Amino acid sequence: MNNQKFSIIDRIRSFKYAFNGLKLFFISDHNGRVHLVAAIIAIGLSFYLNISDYEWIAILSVISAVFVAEILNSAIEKLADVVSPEYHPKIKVVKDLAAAAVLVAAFLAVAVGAIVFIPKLFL
Ligand SMILES: Nc1ncnc2c1ncn2[C@@H]1O[C@H](COP(=O)(O)OP(=O)(O)OP(=O)(O)O)[C@@H](O)[C@H]1O
Repeated sequence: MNNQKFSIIDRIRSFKYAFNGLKLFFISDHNGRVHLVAAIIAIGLSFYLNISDYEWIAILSVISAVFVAEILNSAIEKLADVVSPEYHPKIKVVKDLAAAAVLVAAFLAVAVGAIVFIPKLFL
């Protein structure tokens, strides 16, 4: 167990590191920017279509799920590139699994988006 004393300064510093991670994700990660654009479009459409509170919860939840999956995927990829810059079959499995997490979250987001938006747009 860590016996370090609680420090508000250390907590604030942790937030700073986390926000720095977020900045890196949106600035240097191409997928991060693609997801950001998709999220802005979904949120804009949600305002335009005046969706209900529960629909907002669903839309914001799936947007967060995609970001969380993509950020973790990105972190795993970067770690894997340091651990094994050369091809390694186990790194392939690790990276493919991390990518699969993004895919699952993205499928869920598309399904929820379709359920919420299609009836309002076309039916
Ligand atoms: N060192 C490695 N060893 C084995 N397979 C790898 C290695 N690096 C990449 N791969 C394979 O290539 C795929 C793509 O890897 P990469 O790191 O380029 O991810 P990416 O999804 O293209 O990332 P990004 O587009 O964010 O750069 C991985 O899912 C994996 O199958």
